[in-house]
Amino acid sequence: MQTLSTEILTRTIRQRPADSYKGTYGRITLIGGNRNFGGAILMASAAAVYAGAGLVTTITDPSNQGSLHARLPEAMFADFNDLAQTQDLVKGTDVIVIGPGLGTSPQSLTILNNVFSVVQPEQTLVIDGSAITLVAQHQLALPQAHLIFTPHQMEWQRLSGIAIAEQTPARNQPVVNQLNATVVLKSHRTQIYTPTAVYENPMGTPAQATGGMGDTLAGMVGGFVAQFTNKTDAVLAAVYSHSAIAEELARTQYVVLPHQIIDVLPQFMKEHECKN
Ligand SMILES: NC(=O)C1=CN([C@@H]2O[C@H](COP(=O)(O)OP(=O)(O)OC[C@H]3O[C@@H](n4cnc5c(N)ncnc54)[C@H](OP(=O)(O)O)[C@@H]3O)[C@@H](O)[C@H]2O)[C@@H](O)CC1
Ligand SMILES: Nc1ncnc2c1ncn2[C@@H]1O[C@H](COP(=O)(O)OP(=O)(O)O)[C@@H](O)[C@H]1O
Ligand SMILES: [Mg+2]
Repeated sequence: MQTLSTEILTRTIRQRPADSYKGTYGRITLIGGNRNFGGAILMASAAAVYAGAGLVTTITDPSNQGSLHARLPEAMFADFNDLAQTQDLVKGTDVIVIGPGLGTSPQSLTILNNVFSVVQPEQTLVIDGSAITLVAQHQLALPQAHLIFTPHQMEWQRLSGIAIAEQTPARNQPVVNQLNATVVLKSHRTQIYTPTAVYENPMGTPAQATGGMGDTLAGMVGGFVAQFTNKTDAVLAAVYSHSAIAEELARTQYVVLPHQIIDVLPQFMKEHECKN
């Protein structure tokens, strides 16, 4: 088990080349947010925009369009009930984040299956929240892609079949290998599993224990993998940044809200970018 440090940030967050444009920093599409959980996909989308992803599209319930654009005019919108348009948008993106606030209804399952049917091997697919629960409940076949799961412990129990109390590296690793994925197993000390190594995030605070904190992380992971070349390092840097920012804010705050992490993310990334 390797313990992460600030070194992962300077290794990953590169200075932006002058000769670049929005396409250089990745196209990302986020899918989720039913009528009840609009905030989840909004936070994930905002995290991706503030992390610096070049072009962000949010595919969600139409009832969320107004609030999305009021909070985040940088994001494009599409209706997640329009399956044909969703297919076209997913085909044209580098990174897909699916699950924050998606829900687990038959409609949610249809949306998830529709996305899985068009994902391509060169794309990165971040599977979070309700999408993990749906994969587990319906034993869905996973598409060929660079897969990243971001479960909390109960979602990992559903997906892996390993009870929370038994989620040790020795038990988790074979399931990770079978999934052929990166797994960000979230807890008060988040562990990141790849097929070749396990990392522990030493940062994080109970001030983070509030709804939407994981939705925000999913968007940050998507935003980092959209921009940075080494995908594993990008995931590690996103996890570390999320908790390090929270620790900083928690020095003077009893609770840290997800949108506060999002708001300071650009400054934090500037402080830690690689200077050469
Ligand atoms: N503003 C919004 O729109 C928000 C929308 N959201 C969206 O809601 C959807 C459902 O996601 P979810 O995580 O809220 O519910 P679910 O998957 O049923 O898991 C909860 C169950 O697991 C258990 N549990 C055990 N250990 C745990 C652990 N370490 N961490 C967490 N839970 C743990 C827990 O135990 P209990 O607390 O009951 O003891 C409970 O039985 C998802 O799409 C998400 O994106 C939320 O993000 C909130 C803000
Ligand atoms: N006590 C804690 N210490 C450190 N981090 C925490 C703590 N409680 C929650 N977190 C972090 O908050 C996030 C919670 O994710 P998740 O349960 O998916 O939230 P949500 O789905 O409500 O957005 C994870 O990144 C987790 O590591
Ligand atoms: Mg979650």
